[in-house]
Order: sequence, then C-alpha cells, then structure tokens
Amino acid sequence: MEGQSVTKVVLLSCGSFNPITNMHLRMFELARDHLEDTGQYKVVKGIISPVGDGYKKKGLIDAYHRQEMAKLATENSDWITVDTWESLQPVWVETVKVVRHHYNEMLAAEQKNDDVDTVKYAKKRRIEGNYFEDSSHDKRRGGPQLMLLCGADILESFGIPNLWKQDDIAEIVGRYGLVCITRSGNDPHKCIHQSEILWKYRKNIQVVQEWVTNEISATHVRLALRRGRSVRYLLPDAVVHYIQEHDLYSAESEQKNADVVLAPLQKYTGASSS
Ligand SMILES: Nc1ncnc2c1ncn2[C@@H]1O[C@H](COP(=O)(O)OP(=O)(O)OP(=O)(O)O)[C@@H](O)[C@H]1O
Ligand SMILES: NC(=O)c1ccc[n+]([C@@H]2O[C@H](COP(=O)(O)O)[C@@H](O)[C@H]2O)c1
Repeated sequence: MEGQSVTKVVLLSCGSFNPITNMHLRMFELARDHLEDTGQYKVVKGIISPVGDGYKKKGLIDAYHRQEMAKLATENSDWITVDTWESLQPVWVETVKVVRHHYNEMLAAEQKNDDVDTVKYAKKRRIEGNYFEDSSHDKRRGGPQLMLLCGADILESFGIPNLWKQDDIAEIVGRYGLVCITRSGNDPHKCIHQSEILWKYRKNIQVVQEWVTNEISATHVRLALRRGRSVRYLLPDAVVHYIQEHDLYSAESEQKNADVVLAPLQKYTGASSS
C-alpha cells in the first residue's frame, strides 16, 4: 500500500515442543499469512524456543532431544529457526525473560549493522519502561518488531491465578505484542474481553482464525507413541525417525517429573514444588 510503512516482524514461539508437531510449524505459516495480509507487516523470521529441563513438566524429555527434533523439523524452512538459549539455562526461565533476551539480541544485531540512531532510540524506550498501546516505539525505531506467537490455550492460561505475573503479561502484550492462533476448546476473544490487562492492550493482539481446525497436540502424539501407533504425517518424517532411533517416548519417559512440579505448574497437578 502506497505511503503506508511496513513493519518487519520476528515471531517467537515458546513451549515444550515435546515433541514438535506439524501444527507447531503450521502456526508460523498461519501467523505469517495473517500478518502480511494486513499489509502492515513483513514477517522476516520465526524462532522456536524449546523450554529448558528446569520446567519439570510431567513427561518432558531432555531438552537436547527436543532441540534436535525441532532442528530436523525446520531444516527445510527458509525462515523458521530453532534457538537453544532458553533450553540451555540451568533453571526455568519465565517467558517474559525469553522475549527480552531475543529483543536484546535483535538490538545487538542492529547495532552491528551500525544502525546507531535507531538502537539508541530503542534503548531509551527500554530504560523508560513505557508500554505503548500499539507497540509503535518499534515502528519508530525502524527495526523489526518481536511478537510472541502462541496457541489460544496459552492466552487462556494468562487468566489462571498465579501462573503468570500481571507485569509479565503487560510487558509481553503491551511492549512486544502477541499473535494467537485459535484452537478448538479455547475462545481468545472471550479471554481478551474478560481480562482488564488483555483488553487494555487488545490492539497488540492479533487473533488468527484457523479454519482448518487441527487438533494435533504433543500430548496425543506421545500417547500414540506409547501405544505403538503410527504418528506419521502428524510430525515431519525426520522427527518420526529420530524418535524411533532414540526410543524417546515410553511409559517410563511419561513418568519423568511426575512428582516434581515447578511452582507455575502446580495448578495442573496440585502438587507442591520441590
Ligand atoms: N493444534 C494447535 N493449535 C494451535 N496452537 C497450538 C497447537 N498445538 C500447539 N500449539 C501451540 O504451540 C505452542 C507450543 O506448544 P506446546 O509445546 O505446549 O505443544 P502442545 O501440543 O500444546 O503440548 P501438550 O499437548 O503437551 O500440552 C503453544 O503456544 C501452543 O498453544
Ligand atoms: N509465568 C510464565 O512465564 C509462564 C507460565 C507458564 C508457562 N509458561 C511458558 O509457556 C509455555 C507453555 O508450554 P506448555 O503448554 O508445554 O506447558 C512454556 O514455554 C512455558 O515456559 C510461562
């Protein structure tokens, strides 16, 4: 569109990826189509950030294998990459810190390109700590905007008491922005309507309607694997082979962390942190 500036976007998705599925990859394609259709954005990169072992979710296999599977799944993509910073941290890292890390990496990359003025401007905004209702500081900076990409279950989880800090939600949505893919069983518009904080920053939330509903979930994939059923066409072939080669998912692996629960996950199990 003539006269309208196009904002470059980097999409970041955080999750267990235990294992990565075709739907995780589809999320990126759906988000890119949606954003670029608006005429306001150009998606330049997608980052998959598998959670570290410190997350201690039941059945979460070693981060090393989850990373390797994500790398195999994205080897044919020319824009989706896997980043291991989060999974290499010795303890679980809240999502807002992962987002900040990637934002700072983007600033550092811009600095390398000698884009001094825009970097100075972005740093100034960071120090001021102000959030804008339309992330316009990034547009003015001229560099790409970082947005968190997630399924509607994550948006809904923002409303679960004590799972996410309100300040973290405000920073993720208010400062960076969120792209949310619909998932059956979740109603993102209702979540936004019911939450003061999401409502305040609603202009920074892009809800992407997935019409070809696809209920692939990593939990169902692990269940099928434990039962010796085929998971072909739910995951990239290279990932299926990797799982077979390393015999990754079994009744035993599903019991991993069964009695060790990280504080943010207590709501799922009622167990206490160790
Ligand atoms: N079928 C799907 N539709 C939309 N979003 C999805 C879908 N599957 C996963 N996601 C999103 O992908 C991201 C990473 O998800 P995660 O690794 O937790 O996978 P999952 O399939 O939801 O796992 P599990 O079934 O074990 O809870 C999250 O933002 C999640 O909402
Ligand atoms: N307070 C927080 O930052 C917070 C709380 C719960 C989950 N998460 C993140 O959301 C993702 C959820 O993944 P799962 O759906 O596989 O549990 C993970 O990346 C996890 O780190 C973040």
